Amino acid sequence: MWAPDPPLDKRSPAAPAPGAAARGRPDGGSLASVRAALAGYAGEPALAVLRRWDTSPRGLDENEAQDRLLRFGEGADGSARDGGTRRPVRAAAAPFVVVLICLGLVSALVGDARGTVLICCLAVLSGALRFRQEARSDRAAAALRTMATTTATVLRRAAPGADPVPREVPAEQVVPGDIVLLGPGDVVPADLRLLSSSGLTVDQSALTGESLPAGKHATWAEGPLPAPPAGGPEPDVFGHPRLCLTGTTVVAGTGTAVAVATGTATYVGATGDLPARPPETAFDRGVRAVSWGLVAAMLTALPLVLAAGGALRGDWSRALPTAVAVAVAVTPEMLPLVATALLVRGAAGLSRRQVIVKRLPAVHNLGAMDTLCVDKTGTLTERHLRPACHLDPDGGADPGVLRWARLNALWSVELSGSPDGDAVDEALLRDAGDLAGFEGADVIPFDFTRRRATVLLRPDDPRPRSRAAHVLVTKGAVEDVLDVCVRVRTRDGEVALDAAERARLLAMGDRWAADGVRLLAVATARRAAPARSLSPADERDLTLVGFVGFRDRPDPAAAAAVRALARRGVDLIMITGDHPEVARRVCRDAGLPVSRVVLGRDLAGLDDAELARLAGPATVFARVAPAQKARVVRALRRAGRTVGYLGDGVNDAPALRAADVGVTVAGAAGPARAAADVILARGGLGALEQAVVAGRRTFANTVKYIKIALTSNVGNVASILAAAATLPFPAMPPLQVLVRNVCFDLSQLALVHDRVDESQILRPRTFDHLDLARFVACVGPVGALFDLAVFGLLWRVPAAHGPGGQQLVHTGWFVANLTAQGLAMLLLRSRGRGAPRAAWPVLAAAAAPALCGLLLPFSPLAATLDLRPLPLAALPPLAVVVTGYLAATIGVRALYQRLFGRWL
Ligand SMILES: Nc1ncnc2c1ncn2[C@@H]1O[C@H](COP(=O)(O)OP(=O)(O)OP(=O)(O)O)[C@@H](O)[C@H]1O
Repeated sequence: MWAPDPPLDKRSPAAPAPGAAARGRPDGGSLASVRAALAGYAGEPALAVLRRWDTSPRGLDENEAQDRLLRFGEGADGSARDGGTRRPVRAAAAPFVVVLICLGLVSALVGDARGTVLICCLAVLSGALRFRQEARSDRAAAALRTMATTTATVLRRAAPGADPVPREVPAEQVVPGDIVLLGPGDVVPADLRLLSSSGLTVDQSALTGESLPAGKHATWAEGPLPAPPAGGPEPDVFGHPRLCLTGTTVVAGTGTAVAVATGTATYVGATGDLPARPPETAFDRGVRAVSWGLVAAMLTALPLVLAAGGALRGDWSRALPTAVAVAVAVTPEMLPLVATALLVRGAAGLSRRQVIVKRLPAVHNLGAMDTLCVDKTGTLTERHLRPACHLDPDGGADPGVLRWARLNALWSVELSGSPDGDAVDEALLRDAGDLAGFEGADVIPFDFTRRRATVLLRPDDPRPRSRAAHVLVTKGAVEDVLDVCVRVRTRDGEVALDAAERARLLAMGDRWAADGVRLLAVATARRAAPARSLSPADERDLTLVGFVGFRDRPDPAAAAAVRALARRGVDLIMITGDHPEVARRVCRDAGLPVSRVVLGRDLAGLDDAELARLAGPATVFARVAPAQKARVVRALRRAGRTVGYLGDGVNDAPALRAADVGVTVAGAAGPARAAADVILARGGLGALEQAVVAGRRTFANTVKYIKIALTSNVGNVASILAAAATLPFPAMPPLQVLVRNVCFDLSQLALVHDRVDESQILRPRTFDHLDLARFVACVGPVGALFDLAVFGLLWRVPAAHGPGGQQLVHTGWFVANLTAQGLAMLLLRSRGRGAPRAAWPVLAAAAAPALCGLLLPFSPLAATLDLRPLPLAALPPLAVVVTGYLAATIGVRALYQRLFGRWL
């Protein structure tokens, strides 16, 4: 059917494509030109497209593929590009680096040269630390990703003259001109022009938001093709049946296609929206909102303080440093750094427990997850199907049916070339014995929408006459096989499949299902030797010959894990493609309550709101297609839930991608591993419960840090303002405020090691702005009062009125503030009695700021920071104030808990 290979001209670059943008150039092209190029490929005959790319249906040879990889660069995964060029820009554009740069400018304007230099150093340090931290976490994530890379199957030849073989390669190594083989669950690795297909359906929702999957086909014989665009409206590249675009997912069917664009030259590459970029989590949004909120506060405070001090009191020389000090005080410079460090530690802790986190923010999402959708096999059951029965249509044992089913399994696996073993076929082929007598001629592979697999068998018989008598064998879900049958082979001979017979057979399937046995129907038909390849339309006029049944043992650990997750406030919902009664039975065995079973066919009439209302904790979705699984997940997310999805099959890939956090297991099918954010290398639901706890612990420590840092900063702002209004000299030099912040924040990094109160990990939590504002508003003023007490006390020290008196007051505040805030961290970090003790790094970190405060006035930096050693007489009153502050903090903590019923 194909023309012979066109000669491969190694000297010429890739032949001209219909539009420059689609040539796979690493620098990509404009969206309009990419669209036009794709429309051009769709409109051209297949052979012309192949010629353009100097390729053939037999694929590229390995050398040529390597050349093209060098020429066009890696595709699919945008992370490498992002890391190389955008990371430094991102690090420099972080809100707090911007703030520091602004502060440096203001300091320079005030004429504070030392301050300007230090602030600039800090800006560089903060940016560099963030850059390093991001580089480290990106490397860690990349290392984890390699354990679960997205792969694609391409046809490649070892040498130009060799036979093509299907080869699995990392998706980013697909090059223009590669012949890509598509199967259920595959993520499309490049922009593809289809050459042939069989029942191919693609989920494009990740790019278009369209929840219904789109049918794709290459030729008129398979379905109507749109007329070529006539220069009018922009071509609809998603809607075109011949195009499969990068980042979409194959839901059903198979296809062969040629890659016409990779990487930034693809459609999503041109939109700058490569699907590798994960969506922002609720936590990211929270931290970003806080960061920019503080930047806004700083930018507001600066002119206000200036106006108040300068215009009202006419003292501009004091107003400026005060304004700068306020701006510095309000800024938690290390927030992004500590937040990332906490995530990295969370992910590292999980990897020690054999939980691999591919995307750092998934750690928080694990903790925030309040709804977990699970499939059935391999999650609540062991994923080890055992044959339970083989029956004729009357219900009697029949080994002949088992043999047909095994022949179907054998040739489905052999001919479809799918790398992911199917549990049903695996079970059938275990101890299958001799299956001689037939040879596979063609296949329509199993897909989760038809729920059938069909093979065409050729008798392994040398006599020429019998060569014509092929047998079509179909196996699949009972109702879906009955849909294509017209007769039933009973003990009394063949009878027509009428409504009564169909009801009897379905009832038989239900009875076995209620007992936990998944029944598959087997049907056959005699066919003449085919003149063309099989298509789903050939699945008709079959005769039902019986059933094969399988049992899947419940996972013994599942029931305990279900209970543990329920205790932790996670609602479980089962979404399966299996029979409703089998699903109900498995739920019962796992202790999962079932109040209603919703069938896939009933979902079509529901809008998202109705669907989300229906998807309560005791709901089971059965007989759902892969795209419907993803739809349920999306509807739940739209209803405000944080949704996890745990599944291991190729059909779970769209739902894994749609969830806030997609979780799979080590033995899962490749596409599921590629789509998931988290891989449980050992254990199933039980390991997930542990991961949820770890996620919540990380979240709790991050929130703890944010609360403590903001409380301390807001307290300092209040005290600077109050002191400015009452003291006859500037309250605190901006430089000292900055150094104080950095010392304190660095010590807070120890919180990554802190123990967490059980009450904080009992329920799912998300970022709560109101709670944060309330906490800061109630606890911050305690610090401000303490600072004022320090100023008052030091003002009474006679030395303060002599030369260097201001320096003494400033040093006293600096030392006392660092000591008090360091120790107060031990009080703020827990709700008090009954809470777990601080881990030793936290204890050490609590003492560190005090030590810094005491030692810096004796260090060579003292002059730069305007600090001087305190007289001994100043220490006892400071100790009294610090003790008083700690006592006040304990009091406020108790009162706060009584009033609001919570602490952190
Ligand atoms: N290899 C196969 N050949 C034919 N039919 C199959 C095959 N595998 C599964 N089926 C049919 O398709 C139906 C749906 O498949 P399956 O139960 O695996 O869906 P699922 O959503 O992956 O289920 P689970 O929730 O258990 O993971 C099955 O009930 C069975 O009837």
